[in-house]
Amino acid sequence: MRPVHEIDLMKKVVVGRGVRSKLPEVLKELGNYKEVAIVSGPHVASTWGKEIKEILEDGGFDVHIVIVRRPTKDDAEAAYEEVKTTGSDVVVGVGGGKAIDAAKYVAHKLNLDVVSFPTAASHDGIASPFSSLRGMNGPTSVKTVAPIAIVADTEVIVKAPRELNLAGVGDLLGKFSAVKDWRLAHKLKGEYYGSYAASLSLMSAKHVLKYLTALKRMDEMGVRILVEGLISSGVAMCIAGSSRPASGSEHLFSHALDIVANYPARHGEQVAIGSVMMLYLYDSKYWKKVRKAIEVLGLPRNAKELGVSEDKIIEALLIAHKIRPERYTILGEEGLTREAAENLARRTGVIGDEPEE
Ligand SMILES: NC(=O)C1=CN([C@@H]2O[C@H](COP(=O)(O)OP(=O)(O)OC[C@H]3O[C@@H](n4cnc5c(N)ncnc54)[C@H](O)[C@@H]3O)[C@@H](O)[C@H]2O)C=CC1
Ligand SMILES: O=C(CO)COP(=O)(O)O
Ligand SMILES: [Zn+2]
Repeated sequence: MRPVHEIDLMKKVVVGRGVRSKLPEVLKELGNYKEVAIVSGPHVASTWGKEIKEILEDGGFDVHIVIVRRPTKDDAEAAYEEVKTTGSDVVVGVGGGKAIDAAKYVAHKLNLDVVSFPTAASHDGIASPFSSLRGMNGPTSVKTVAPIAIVADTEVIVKAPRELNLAGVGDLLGKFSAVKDWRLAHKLKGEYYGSYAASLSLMSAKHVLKYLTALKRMDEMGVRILVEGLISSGVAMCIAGSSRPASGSEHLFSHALDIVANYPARHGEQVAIGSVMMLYLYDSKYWKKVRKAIEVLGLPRNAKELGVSEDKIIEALLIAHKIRPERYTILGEEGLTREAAENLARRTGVIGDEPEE
């Protein structure tokens, strides 16, 4: 039990076709805002960003578009300086993970509210109080601020590259192992464990298995199911006050791969493969279910499809336990031996030809 536990949650979630038109109404309901800073990447800023600007201007707001090019602390700092000069009183992140992470960072530094307007559903950062910016905390996320609202327009997200949205599904599949790790750390190390947050996170992963066909189609219905899962996982992180319910050893593997192979694939693609391996270590029936889901969805299944050498997979498995030593996982304090790492990757089909049946 924690003696005091504070939870910051979003106040409003609007999901559906065409809900971008509701942005002015949502902002008016949430605060007495006048000047809006849209934080966005260069590509999205010139498409959806422009349209959102017009919608907000028609709604009576003054709007400034601030561009973030790279997901780095330096670029987020530059965005912060720029937003500061505009005198904006609310920030709207419009884009993929990079834009929303930077928007949350800027809002946190300026003590402003931030609204998340994802144009792609590539991971659960769209709804969480954490930002993952290079040059800040190694490859892991840091606490910034929970979005006050999420406005997810399925008509917009469905047009994002399919691989981006599928990566979001991969991120959700990671919750099977993340929650197991959290429970293990509770039992072995007495770490705080919130069963409600854990259940919510786990539910988002189970949701994926239940709605695999719609997610594979990734039509508007699929996007809606995905967004709801990502929000559920984001809320789990808000409730836990950390990314613990959503990030375990599978995320450590993904972070490690980013270090050894310089961000070779999408976050959720790496996480899903990590989850297959970690669930195998747990001897859980879910390792095969997650592997099957990956195959059905068309997510990368192995080193080759991730675009990394087999050596990098082993290297990542060998250093994963060192990335966040304060968070105990199935990888233990000492990590895996090289032999164990090779066996694990081979038996799950991440390296070599055939996985174990
Ligand atoms: N805060 C968190 O908890 C987490 C944050 N991250 C961070 O998120 C970032 C990755 O996010 P992603 O969304 O994968 O990448 P991203 O934000 O870089 O976007 C990828 C590309 O998709 C394009 N795009 C986005 N929406 C589009 C649309 N509707 N139509 C056409 N193109 C569109 C963007 O222009 C961009 O070029 C990384 O910086 C990573 O570190 C990753 C995991 C968790
Ligand atoms: O990606 C995340 C949750 O899905 C955040 O995890 P980290 O805190 O490990 O960066
Ligand atoms: Zn993740």
